[in-house]
Amino acid sequence: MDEHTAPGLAFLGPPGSYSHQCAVERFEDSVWYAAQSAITDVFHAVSAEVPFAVIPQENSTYGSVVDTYDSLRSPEAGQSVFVRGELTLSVKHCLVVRSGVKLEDVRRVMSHEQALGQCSRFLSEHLPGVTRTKVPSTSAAASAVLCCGEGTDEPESAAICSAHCASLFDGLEILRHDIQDEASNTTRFYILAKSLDAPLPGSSKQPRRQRALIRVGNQVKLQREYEPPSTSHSTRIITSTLLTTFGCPPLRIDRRPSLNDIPFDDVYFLEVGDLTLPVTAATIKNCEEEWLQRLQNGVEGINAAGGEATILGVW
Ligand SMILES: O=C(O)C(=O)C[C@]1(C(=O)O)C=C[C@@H](O)C=C1
Repeated sequence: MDEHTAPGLAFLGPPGSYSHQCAVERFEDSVWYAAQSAITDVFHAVSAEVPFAVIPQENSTYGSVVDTYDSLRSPEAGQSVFVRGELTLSVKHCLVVRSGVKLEDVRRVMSHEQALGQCSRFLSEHLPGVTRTKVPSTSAAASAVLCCGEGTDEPESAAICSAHCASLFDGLEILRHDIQDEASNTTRFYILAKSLDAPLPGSSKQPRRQRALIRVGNQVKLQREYEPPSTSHSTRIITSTLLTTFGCPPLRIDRRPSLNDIPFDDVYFLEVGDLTLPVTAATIKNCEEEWLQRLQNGVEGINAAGGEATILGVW
């Protein structure tokens, strides 16, 4: 699909990254794909021209994707960029080199920091002492490997990426398959959109609106002296009210330093969801409305208690 006939979708490029693979599996040719060079750029690419994006949120082995939570801290999150869905992808990594290069020749391994983390056992056992270099994506690593080694100023390098990614570049060879530490290695992605209720292209199946992502921090006007983290204001709000505010326990909680320039002041990201909502067509609408009202009430309750809560997404 081209830019004139379909909406754009931003992803972490170049093509061949896991983000790209995951987006293509879900959206096929219902969108045109806008490659970005960093996760924060993917987030900020969401606009009238590119109304959708896919960003990695968490990996089952290595945990939260820091750049994604850093983007979710920004003022655009919950104002002009919203989480509108989730996707999961089974992630099987390969060790990839220029054709003909042997394992013992490799002096450096390049990949996205998540992929390096997900393969740390393999790297310690098979490439001990070899430099691990973070690059913006697994596909950027695959492409960079071609410019390393003999005849260049760069040490002989390997990349960690998918087998599909390796097949997209001429001159690459897979040295090892399945090098991830856990066989079940899976990454969860968020689908981003320009509004809380934007219909998603590519499938008649729309998100059920059973889950929400809420960011909770301190009101900026509560600027104050440094307090030890255990008693900071947002920590108190979290522990005293938040766990019950939405009428159901959070499904997950993540935390990043706030942008308030107060040491150890944090923002929390709560995924809440009522997975018990009935699914019959007749009841769906009422339940969704009641659930959205509960979310709104919860947010207002937190704000009244001195916090600053924003709904970042519903799906
Ligand atoms: O580098 C890529 O291929 C990405 O799409 C990024 C990313 C991530 O940030 O977690 C996505 C899936 C894998 O967990 C490894 C890397």
